[in-house]
Amino acid sequence: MKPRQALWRMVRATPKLYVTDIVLQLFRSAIPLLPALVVWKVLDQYSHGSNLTSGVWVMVGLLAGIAVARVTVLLMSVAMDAEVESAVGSMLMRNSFARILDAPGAAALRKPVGDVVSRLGGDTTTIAEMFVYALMVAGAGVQALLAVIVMMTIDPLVTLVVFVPLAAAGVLINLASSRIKDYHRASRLAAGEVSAFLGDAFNGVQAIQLAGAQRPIIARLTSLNEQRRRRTLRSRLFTETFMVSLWTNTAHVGVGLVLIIVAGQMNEGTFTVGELALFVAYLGWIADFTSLFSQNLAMYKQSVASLNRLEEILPAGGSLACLTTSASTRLVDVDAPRRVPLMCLEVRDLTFLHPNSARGVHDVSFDVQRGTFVVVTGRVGSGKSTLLRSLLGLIPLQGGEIRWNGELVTDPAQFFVPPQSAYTPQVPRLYSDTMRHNILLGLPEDDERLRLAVRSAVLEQDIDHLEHGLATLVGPRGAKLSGGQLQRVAAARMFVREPELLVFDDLSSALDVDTERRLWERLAEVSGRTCLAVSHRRVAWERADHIIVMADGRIEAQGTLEDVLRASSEIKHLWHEEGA
Ligand SMILES: Nc1ncnc2c1ncn2[C@@H]1O[C@H](COP(=O)(O)OP(=O)(O)OP(=O)(O)O)[C@@H](O)[C@H]1O
Repeated sequence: MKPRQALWRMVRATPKLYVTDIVLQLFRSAIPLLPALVVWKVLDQYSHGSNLTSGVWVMVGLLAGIAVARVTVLLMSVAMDAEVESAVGSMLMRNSFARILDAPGAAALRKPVGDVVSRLGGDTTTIAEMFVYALMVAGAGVQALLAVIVMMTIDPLVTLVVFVPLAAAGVLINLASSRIKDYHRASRLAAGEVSAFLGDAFNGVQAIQLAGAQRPIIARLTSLNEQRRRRTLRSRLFTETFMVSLWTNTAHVGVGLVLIIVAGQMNEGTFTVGELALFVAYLGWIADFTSLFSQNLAMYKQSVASLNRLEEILPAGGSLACLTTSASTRLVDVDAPRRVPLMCLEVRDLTFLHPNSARGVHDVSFDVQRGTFVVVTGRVGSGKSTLLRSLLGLIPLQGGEIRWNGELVTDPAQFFVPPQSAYTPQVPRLYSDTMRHNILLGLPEDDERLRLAVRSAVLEQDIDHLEHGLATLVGPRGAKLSGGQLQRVAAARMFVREPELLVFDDLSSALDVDTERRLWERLAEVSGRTCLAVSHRRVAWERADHIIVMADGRIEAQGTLEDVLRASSEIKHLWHEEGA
C-alpha cells in the first residue's frame, strides 16, 4: 500500500470528524473575506459623494458582527482540529502497539526501545499535524478561490499578474520536495539514534560504571546530539525558513506589482480606493494560503517519511495497511480466556532453532500430569529456556505439537496466559510502582489472596522488613529490590493468579538454596498445583515427581530422580557439582 493510500484510509475511518472540521474550516476561511467587502462598498459610496457618517456606523456594526462570528467559528474549529489530531495520533499509536504486542512475547523489537518510543511520539505527531494543516489548507484554498473570483470581477488583468510570481515559486517548491523528505528523514533518524542510545545507556548504567566508561559514553552522546542538532537545523531551515519566506516574499512581490499597475488606473479614475483596499486585503489572504500550502506540502513529504519509519518498527509482516486500519484491535477488546482445568499437558517433538545461531531445542517430548512438580535441568546453554519459551508461545514453534487434556493448542501465545498458566522468566520485569500493584497487576484487590501469594513466594519476611510493606515503591524495573526479591515478587504475581500451570525459569540463579527449598515446600502446601520449573539444584530434584534432563537441545533422560541418575551422565555431573 502506498503512503498516499494509507493516509486516505485514515480519513475514511472517521469521515464525520473530517467533514465537520472541513465545514468549520470553510466558515473560518470565508468569514475573514467579509470585512474587506464591507470596507470596499463603504469607501466606494464615499468616493461617489455619499454621506460617510451613516456609512461609518453601518460599517462598524457589520464589522463587529463579523468579528463575533469569526471568533466563534475560530474557537469551534480549533477544538475540532484538536479532535482530528488526537484521532490520527491515537490510531497510529494504537495500531503500532497492537501489532508489536501481537508478536510472540520473546521476539525482539526491530529497533532499540528508545528509538521505538521516539518514533511513536515524534512520527505520529508529524502525521497528525499534517492532517490538521491539510484541513486548514482546504479552507484557505476555498478562501483564496473566492478572493480570486471577487478580484477577477473587479480587474482580471491585475489579478492574473499577481499569479505569475506565485506560479514561479510553485515550480521551485516542487523541485525541492524530495529534498524536504530526505532532510526530515535524516533529522528523525538522528533523533531516534539519540533516544536509542539513551535507552541503552540507562539500561546499562551499572556496566558503564563498572567499566569506568562514563567519559566515552558522554562523548558519544554529545556527538550524536550534535549530529541531531545539525540535521534538525538543516531540515527546519530548508522547510520552514526557505520555503515559507519564498512564498510570502513572492506574494509581497505580487502586491508591489498590483500597486505599480493600478497607480495609473487610479489617476484615471478607473480603479477606486475601495477596490485597492480590497485587493491589498485579499492578496494578504492569498499569500497566507500559498504559505500554508507550501508548509503542508513539506509536512506531507515529512509524513510519508514518518509513515515509513513507523512501518519499520512493526514486527515482520506489519505494513502500512495495519497501521491505518480502523478495525478494533486486541488492545481494546481482549477477553480473559475461560479457565480449562489441567489434567494432562502433552508436548510432542517440540522444535525451535534460533535463526541466528541454529541452536535451540529438537524433538522434545514429555508429559505434565495435574498436581505434579516437573523439573527441567541441564547445563548452561542446553536449551532449558528455549524449551519453556517455545512451549508458552513466546517464540514461535517450528515443529511439534502441544495438547492440553488431549486438545491441540493451536495458538500457544494466546492460550498459555492466566488462568491457564503463568510464567516467571529468568529476568522478571517489574514496573516503577508499589510492590502491591506489581503483584496484582490489574487484578481486583483481595487481601487474603494477596497474603497467600506472598507466603507462597516466601516474600513475607522481606515485606515485614520494608518500611512501607507492600506499599513500597520498587523503582524503575524493580531497581530497589535485590535479584532474589525481584524473582519472588514475580513469583507472587504468578501465585495470586492461581493458574492451572505454574512455569518458573531458573529461580536458582537468584535465590539461595534455603529460600528455594522453602519455595518448593510451600508450592506443595496447596494441593493440585501443577508446576514446570527450570532448576539445577538438588532441593528441586529431590521434590520433583518428574525430571527432564536437557543436553545440547535434546532430552538426554527423563523420569524420577532415581531413573535419571541411572540413565544420564549429565545429571550425574550436575549432581556432583551441586554436592561440591
Ligand atoms: N536469541 C538467541 N539467538 C541465538 N541463539 C540463542 C538465543 N538464545 C539462546 N540461544 C542459543 O540456544 C541455545 C539454548 O539456549 P537457552 O537459553 O535455551 O539455554 P539454557 O539451557 O536456558 O541456558 P541457561 O542455563 O544459561 O539459561 C544456546 O546454545 C544459546 O546460545
